[in-house]
Amino acid sequence: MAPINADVVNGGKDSTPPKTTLPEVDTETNGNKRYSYETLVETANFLLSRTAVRPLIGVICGSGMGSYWNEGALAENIIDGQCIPYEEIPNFPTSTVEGHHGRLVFGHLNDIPVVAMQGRFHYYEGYPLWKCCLPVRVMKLLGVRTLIATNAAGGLNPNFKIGDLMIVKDHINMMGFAGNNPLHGPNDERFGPRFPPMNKAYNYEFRKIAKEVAKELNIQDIVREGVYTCLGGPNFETVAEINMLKMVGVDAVGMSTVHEVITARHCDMNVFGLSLITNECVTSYEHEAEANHEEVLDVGRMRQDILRKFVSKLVVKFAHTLTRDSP
Ligand SMILES: O=P(O)(O)O[C@@H]1C[C@H](O)[C@@H](CO)O1
Ligand SMILES: Nc1nc2[nH]cnc2c(=O)[nH]1
Repeated sequence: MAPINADVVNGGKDSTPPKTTLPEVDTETNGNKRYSYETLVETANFLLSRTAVRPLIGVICGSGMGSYWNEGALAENIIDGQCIPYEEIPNFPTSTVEGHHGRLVFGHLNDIPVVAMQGRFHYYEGYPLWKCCLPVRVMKLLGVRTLIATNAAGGLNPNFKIGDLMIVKDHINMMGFAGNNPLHGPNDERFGPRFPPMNKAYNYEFRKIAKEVAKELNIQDIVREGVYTCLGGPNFETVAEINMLKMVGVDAVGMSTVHEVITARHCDMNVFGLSLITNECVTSYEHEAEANHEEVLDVGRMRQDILRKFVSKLVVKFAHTLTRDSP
């Protein structure tokens, strides 16, 4: 077979390679190539050797939602703050998406030891789902008992407005329907059971607490509750896709979280999910607007103060719930 001529592929215009170097990502999905329990223990031990913080709560920051972990804001909120870039962490992928900083932040938030992922990994970046969720297992090995997973999402529920916060009540694992699941492949019982239940994925007590906290902060008018789904991305949805998702009961759609939550529940972590509604999903062909990532990041910036206050308070309340439940 004749070799492919790049000039022809590019329409004969320009065969110079793009200026930016794309990271080499591992698209290997073969279960046997996954990182073993022992490998992740090595990653966790590396982190424990780099910080004295022993986190109880882990936070995953959604697109554009991590700015309250930046230096200025960090200094106000976090004691003993310590940032470890993903590139320095053995076996960690790297963040390739704008609005995802690419580092772990360790510290004490109102005396509660926390670790925050300022930047997460998405399937559309080329990572298999198990690799997107690797940090969740590492958090578990660090001693994290509760995961707060936040995301930016498009709103389908007609009552939702841009800038609303949706407490995730449940999810629909669309990618799982097609057989793509972070737990696919050999199961290591040291993390969790082969067949984990998922009917209590989003902790009921935490959802109640979050609604109370919303009242305390006087933000109850923008705090909603609903069902989230994740699609593979990176494209936003067609009108027909949005209409289908509405029919099956989805309130917000994004490109993350579901697989992280499955991984967290598999290893018996408590989970709280929060979506920031960054755009209204288009349900008619007459609608002029088109979804875009800039808008998503803008809404994240617009809501950063509220997110900081809300998440900080939730961390404290959830930690106290853990203490109360401890034997
Ligand atoms: O990381 P999250 O789920 O918050 O990011 C959403 C989904 C895409 O990565 C991006 C689209 O703008 O926002
Ligand atoms: N899939 C998806 N992800 C999003 N992230 C932020 N907005 C959206 C959206 O409309 N669709």
